Amino acid sequence: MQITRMITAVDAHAGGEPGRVITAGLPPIPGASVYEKMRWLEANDDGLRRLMLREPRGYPALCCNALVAPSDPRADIGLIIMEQTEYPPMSGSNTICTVTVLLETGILPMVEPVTTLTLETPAGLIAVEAKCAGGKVRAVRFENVPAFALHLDAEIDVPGHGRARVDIAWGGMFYVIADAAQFGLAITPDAGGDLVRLSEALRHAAAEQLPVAHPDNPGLTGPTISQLTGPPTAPGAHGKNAVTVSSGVFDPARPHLLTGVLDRSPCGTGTCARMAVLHARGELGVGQDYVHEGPLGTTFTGRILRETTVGPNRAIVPTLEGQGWITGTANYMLDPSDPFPEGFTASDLWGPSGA
Ligand SMILES: O=C(O)[C@H]1NCC[C@@H]1O
Repeated sequence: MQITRMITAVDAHAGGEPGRVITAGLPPIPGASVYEKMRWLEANDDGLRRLMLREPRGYPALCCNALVAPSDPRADIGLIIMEQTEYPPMSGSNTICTVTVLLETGILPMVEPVTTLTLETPAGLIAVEAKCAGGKVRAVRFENVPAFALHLDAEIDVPGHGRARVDIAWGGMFYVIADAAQFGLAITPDAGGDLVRLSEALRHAAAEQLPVAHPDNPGLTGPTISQLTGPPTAPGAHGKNAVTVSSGVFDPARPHLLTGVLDRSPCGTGTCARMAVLHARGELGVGQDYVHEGPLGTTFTGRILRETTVGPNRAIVPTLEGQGWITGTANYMLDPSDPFPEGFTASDLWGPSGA
């Protein structure tokens, strides 16, 4: 056996969304902050993301997380999130998976009944409280970066779907959010293909017609991800959503091709963006829980901790709580003669290549 690269990872899921956590095998990554480290990785070693997420080591729904040295002395560890077409500045399901792996494998010490720790993500510092019992993480709650809405009830043209009413909001990523009912769709387990095709067309149209950037960091732009909303079906839930994570390149000339996958979880950053929209409309107040259901019927619980501002925008500081489960561990290897040193995508599962 010959090995060019060996990466040790622990796989986990949160609310169904897979998050692979790289625990060993990365060289030190330069940068004065985790944001800079993420940009360095993107510019200099994007092959790592491709190697871990694409076939034959990955699959379209997979997300991956790299643990790095933090730059901020207040942080215990740094986290760079990698998805199929981007490096999200923050991610709820990936935070829950990462904290579960950090504590259940002993990378960071678990303190029962509550472990507190701080992650440095590209979006900023994230304070975490993990409820732990019997060596297991029972719940992960984190205080997210401030969330805010930049557009409410804006109208855009979505080729193939007509005029659409959308919101654009930040919850750690920039979301285009739309009520699925206006397209005659419901968020049901068997509607996955239709939800993904619509979401990709919506995201593509919104990125062209309503481009946005974060007031504190113009390098964070969007919308890069879409969320369809609908009435809840799970007991105790206040809302339901289907987020689509892009896995390929959407081609408006071939909108029938699947170029994304449903977030299997209720989506943490999407829930925070949705709460910012509801708060801006006066429909969700400080201290109120927002139980958000995903396409599989699993839930995350959000809450508005306090109000704040981001640039000129009214914003909220949300918390998000969910649970993660470890599913396996593996050493991923790259043989120097492997014809696919960055993995590959095939159009049957991934849509057109090029992401
Ligand atoms: O929970 C979240 O925030 C995410 N899940 C996959 C896509 C987003 O990063």
